[in-house]
Amino acid sequence: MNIRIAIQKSGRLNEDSLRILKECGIAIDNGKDQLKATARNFPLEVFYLRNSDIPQYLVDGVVDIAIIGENLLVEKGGSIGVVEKLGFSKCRVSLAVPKSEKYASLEYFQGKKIATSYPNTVQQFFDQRGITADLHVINGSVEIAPNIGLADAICDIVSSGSTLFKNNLKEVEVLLASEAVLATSPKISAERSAILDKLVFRLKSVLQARQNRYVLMNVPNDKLKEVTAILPGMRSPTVLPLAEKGWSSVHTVINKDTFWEVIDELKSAGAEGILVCPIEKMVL
Ligand SMILES: Nc1ncnc2c1ncn2[C@@H]1O[C@H](COP(=O)(O)OP(=O)(O)OP(=O)(O)O)[C@@H](O)[C@H]1O
Ligand SMILES: O=P(O)(O)OC[C@H]1O[C@H](OP(=O)(O)OP(=O)(O)O)[C@H](O)[C@@H]1O
Ligand SMILES: [Mg+2]
Repeated sequence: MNIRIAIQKSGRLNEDSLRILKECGIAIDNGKDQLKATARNFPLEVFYLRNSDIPQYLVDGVVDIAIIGENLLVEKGGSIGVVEKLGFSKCRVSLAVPKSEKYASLEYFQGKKIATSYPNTVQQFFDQRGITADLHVINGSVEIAPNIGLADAICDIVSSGSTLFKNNLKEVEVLLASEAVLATSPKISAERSAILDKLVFRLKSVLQARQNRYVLMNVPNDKLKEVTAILPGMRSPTVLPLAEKGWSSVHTVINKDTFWEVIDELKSAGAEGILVCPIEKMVL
């Protein structure tokens, strides 16, 4: 019995999806034109599919799980579950208007024509706020619409904002934040759920590891108290004596986002020779 996972065949999610499965220790032969592959060392079958088709495959139970952008799940709605946020392909779905427009509030959109690939998301956002707009659905290059007179405004994915900038648009409302997630079919069987649990366990240890760094440093013994008070660590730091008398080696784990601030504090408190190493897996 295999669990069936859908990943994007080509596009933004493809590479990172394969990478995270690989980091979970799952070996997949992925020939370029293959539509299906079986993992060599885990009960997993990979289906390479069009991004926009994946939600329906999940709903129908043709696949058990998928790696997909949250934004697409919101748009397609329904019964698909999310078991884990994966931390990549971060973006937002936003409304944007021509740069030259004066924008004060949502009222701006009343009666306006809006081009979007996410009509349900926009419709729901407006319905909840009492705005009636005319939605025009297009599947790509949405940002060009106002420039060619197809619409007054747009709603699309924004990440760096450079596509908006190039098209003389400005972001005025954020509807939702999105990242890649591991999604589940409502029809997944108990037997396959048990395999999913094993996969999620591995994913969590990979995601934790990505978020943290293993840090080693040398500290004079009379500064140990001060230094260890700064360290967050999983429990408490490991302190080992160095061959040189009066010195210790201190080991700990630090979140990569708070890392630089902590390093500065550690240096001022007397830590020296600070080494920072990546962590491959982290099981809590
Ligand atoms: N500029 C971006 N930055 C970060 N993430 C993005 C960006 N654009 C899209 N994404 C995320 O990646 C997912 C896949 O995007 P991609 O452009 O590869 O496919 P698509 O154009 O949305 O869909 P399809 O494969 O159906 O044409 C999106 O659903 C979204 O979650
Ligand atoms: O804010 P930015 O960093 O500029 O990213 C946003 C752009 O990225 C996506 O397009 P993509 O490149 O995936 O092209 P597509 O329209 O063909 O999907 C999205 O549809 C936006 O157009
Ligand atoms: Mg795209």
